[in-house]
Amino acid sequence: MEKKLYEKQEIYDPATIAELSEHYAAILRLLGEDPTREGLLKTPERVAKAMAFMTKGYAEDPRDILLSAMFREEYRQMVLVRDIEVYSLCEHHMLPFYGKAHVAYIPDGYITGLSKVARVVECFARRLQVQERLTVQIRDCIHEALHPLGVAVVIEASHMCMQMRGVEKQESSTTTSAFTGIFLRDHRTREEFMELIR
Ligand SMILES: Nc1nc2c(ncn2[C@@H]2O[C@H](COP(=O)(O)OP(=O)(O)OP(=O)(O)O)[C@@H](O)[C@H]2O)c(=O)[nH]1
Ligand SMILES: [Zn+2]
Repeated sequence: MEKKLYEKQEIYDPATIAELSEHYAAILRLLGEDPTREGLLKTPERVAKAMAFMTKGYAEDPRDILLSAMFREEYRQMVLVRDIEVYSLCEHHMLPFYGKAHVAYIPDGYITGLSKVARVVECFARRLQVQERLTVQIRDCIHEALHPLGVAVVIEASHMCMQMRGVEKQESSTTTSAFTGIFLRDHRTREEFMELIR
């Protein structure tokens, strides 16, 4: 069966995994470990595959994801997909930040498959990111693909680089938001969205 456009790239390109594995073996040595001891024998390859998975978003085109399931529909009310789990890596430390994304749009003739909204979040999250850019990229992608009356994105996340190291604030979390169209112009629409995600 023909693979969908956005699934066309392989995550585990063998040559890339082999090269990454060599580098991770070197990193283990530099960290004072012995990469030839039994417990670590397969670790460089495991880490290489884990990193390939956690950055798989580079190989996908988020617009294709939305356009692959776009339907004409006269519904012109809010569509909200809330509590989408987000697992990303901060581009400064390559440590995880994770939390929830809430994504809403008000269609203007076209809707998309609900799972595609979550797939777009996943596609941008699975890259090296800052939370602000992740928020804006999701918003802009939906806006440009569907030309809706408005898009709203809120992300709430905890950053491991602020918890496990650095400033070590275990309870801190960060909220970012981005809006277009009617969510910017009309405070009642924005408040309805904020109320729905509370
Ligand atoms: N704005 C923003 N900052 C982030 C994000 N993820 C991590 N950071 C921050 O990136 C900054 C990098 O600052 P630097 O001073 O260059 O790095 P650092 O010395 O490791 O900083 P500390 O984390 O304060 O120890 C830190 O303040 C992090 O908290 C993010 O998604 N958005
Ligand atoms: Zn960081």
